[in-house]
Amino acid sequence: HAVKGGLEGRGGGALGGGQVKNCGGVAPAAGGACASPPPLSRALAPPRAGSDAPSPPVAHPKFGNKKLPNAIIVGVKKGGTRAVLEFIRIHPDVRAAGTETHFFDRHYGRGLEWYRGAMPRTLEGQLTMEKTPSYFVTKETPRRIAAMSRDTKLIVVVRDPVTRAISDYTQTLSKTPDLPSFRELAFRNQSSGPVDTSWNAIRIGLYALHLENWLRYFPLAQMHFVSGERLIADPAGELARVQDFLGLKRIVTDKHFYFNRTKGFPCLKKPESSGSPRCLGKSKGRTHAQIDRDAVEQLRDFYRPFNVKFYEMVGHDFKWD
Ligand SMILES: Nc1ncnc2c1ncn2[C@@H]1O[C@H](COP(=O)(O)OS(=O)(=O)O)[C@@H](OP(=O)(O)O)[C@H]1O
Repeated sequence: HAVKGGLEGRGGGALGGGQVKNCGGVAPAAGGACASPPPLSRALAPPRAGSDAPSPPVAHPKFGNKKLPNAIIVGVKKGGTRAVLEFIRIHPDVRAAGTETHFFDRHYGRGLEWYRGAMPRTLEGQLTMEKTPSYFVTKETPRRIAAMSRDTKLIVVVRDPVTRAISDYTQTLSKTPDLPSFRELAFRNQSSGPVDTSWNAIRIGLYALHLENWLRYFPLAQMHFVSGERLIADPAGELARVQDFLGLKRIVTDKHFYFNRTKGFPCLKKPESSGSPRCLGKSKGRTHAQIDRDAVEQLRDFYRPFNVKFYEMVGHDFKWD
């Protein structure tokens, strides 16, 4: 997932407006008053919205400690993982790594200290988070996360697997214009045969199969499933559930969102302190490639039993039919 403009690709900085709950690792002065730390709002100010230029490096105040994540958004690719991370990190008790670390799938050999180094500094009581959407479908990841900590909370943003596959294809097409057609990739035997489950865009949507692997290492209660569809229709509602799951006070609410009619998606309102309203980058909420109705119907039929199994496993009907 290339780092793009908009809200993506920021350093580990939380959004402005967070409350400093203690002296930020700085010893309180006599009488218990905190020595004044560098102004957080300035040090952690987000880049200006709409700018595609890479954010200038943010000089992080050297207080707080880097910790391994308490919670990880593990998937799914194109589910809405960036939106969940950007929305939850408004919470003053959450700090998140801005870029996908790919530690558990690509860089595991670098060791846990490398991983810790990729995390933002946190103050006492703040949660550390990251998101790497490929984790959900990587066989080794659940075992590796469990080896780090069995207490890690796991968030999975799921979306109708047919729409997800088309979104995934649209992304690849944007980088590889001479890509074969969706139909050619999705079906075997010159497009007339069965669904080709070896194509990643198809395989990722077999949520029930991937989940089985996670349940060998984590109880279901430690996993939270966000509906990618509800996330667009009612971001505050989905974020309320995410905050409950993380044991956080419900601070991110409908007051933080507005529907941007130009983008056609919810965006973040201007924070009280400073800045401008912010939408996700251009690669989020793209117009999808046109796929013929037959192919879509065939895929719907193909995924139906896997979806039903997934609903049973998680105890929630995502209504993808
Ligand atoms: N508020 C808001 N703004 C923009 N986009 C939003 C939002 N909420 C959810 N989404 C959906 O997020 C989809 C991209 O998912 P991911 O961030 O998981 O993609 S990635 O795997 O990191 O590439 C992206 O997929 P596409 O619509 O196919 O581009 C969006 O549908």
